Amino acid sequence: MRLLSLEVANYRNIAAAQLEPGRELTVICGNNGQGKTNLLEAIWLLTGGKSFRGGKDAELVRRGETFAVLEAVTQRTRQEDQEPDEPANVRITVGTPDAQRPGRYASVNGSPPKRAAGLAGSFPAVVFDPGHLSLVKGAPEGRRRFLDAALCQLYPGYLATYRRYVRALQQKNALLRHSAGGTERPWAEKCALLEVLNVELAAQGEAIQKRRREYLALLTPLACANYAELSHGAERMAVRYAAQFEPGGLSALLKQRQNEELRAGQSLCGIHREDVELLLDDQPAKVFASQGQQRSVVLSLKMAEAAAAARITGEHPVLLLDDVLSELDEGRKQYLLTRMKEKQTFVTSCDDTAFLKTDGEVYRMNGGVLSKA
Ligand SMILES: Nc1ncnc2c1ncn2[C@@H]1O[C@H](COP(=O)(O)OP(=O)(O)OP(=O)(O)O)[C@@H](O)[C@H]1O
Repeated sequence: MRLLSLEVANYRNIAAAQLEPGRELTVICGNNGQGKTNLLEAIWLLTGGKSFRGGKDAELVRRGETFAVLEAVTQRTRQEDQEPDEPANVRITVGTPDAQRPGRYASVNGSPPKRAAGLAGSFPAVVFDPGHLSLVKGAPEGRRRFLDAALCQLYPGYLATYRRYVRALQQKNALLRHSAGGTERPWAEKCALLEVLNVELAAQGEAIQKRRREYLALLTPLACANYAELSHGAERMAVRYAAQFEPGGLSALLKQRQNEELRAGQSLCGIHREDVELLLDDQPAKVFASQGQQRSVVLSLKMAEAAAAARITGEHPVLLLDDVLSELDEGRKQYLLTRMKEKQTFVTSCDDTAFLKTDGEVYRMNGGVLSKA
């Protein structure tokens, strides 16, 4: 996947900017609060109209303006050994352009605008932003989201399976909440309903876990190898799937814990209770890793996410790395700089010294104004 050019108008603090990215590395340097992340966020919008910072429409449009426009030329190379597709012209609007309902719309090669969410899958990309450091420190939910989001991008049916699971889980929790109060439904009726919901949870939960296991089997060695190279062997990273059941075992587990769940008034087991443990030298990274080590773990996972996507789909995603070099020692910085030259990568940094000798395209962002460095 490649971004060939991007024009941005009225996006956050960027009134107008033009970017001609390098084949491999494009660096956006500048002081804090100048608009570097805003530009990466604009590129990420090509993946389906969403912000990786969760910004609402009004936040994405430059203050005082009614809408923002992004005009991009993108080009897919679906298999490494094949010719690339014809370049595509993608236009995204956010806000309320004339004669259009408010929202995020995309048009490809001049087609009538459709919801930008429809772009999903057409611009494979992986983003690292400092918020992702919570992958190490944060709750299991964030790590499950990392897995599930990657799987949604890779397998079109995964989202539907996941939604079916969540719907059944919500119904089950509502039933269990009432059953703990013990009032309105006869006991036998509640148990019968619970069994029906458990059948659905077991079917969807097994399918979800199967995908998660397969994905982790691919991702883990890639991430651990990345970490070994990034840290020059200083520590050993490991990834362990804290599964709740062995394949085929969810139905039995749900039956076994049914009475406990009825007493607790909530669901106690299933794929929504699983975790992905991240270890450094056999210790939980969450507790023992330094800031730089945590960053290294997340970066290793993110680079592995891109490589895993390339293995599964044949197409290498674009890498968007926000403020990636801070807190890393010189050896780790140098390794990352080498990796960044492998595929199309966009990186932001407050410190341009690391990039002075790079053969990539270097831009400077100052008060929302982008210029060639
Ligand atoms: N809708 C908007 N209209 C105008 N300015 C905005 C809007 N949204 C955000 N900004 C401004 O954008 C700036 C932040 O830009 P950004 O997050 O890209 O900074 P950055 O260059 O990545 O900084 P850092 O190095 O600190 O991460 C802030 O000054 C903020 O006020």
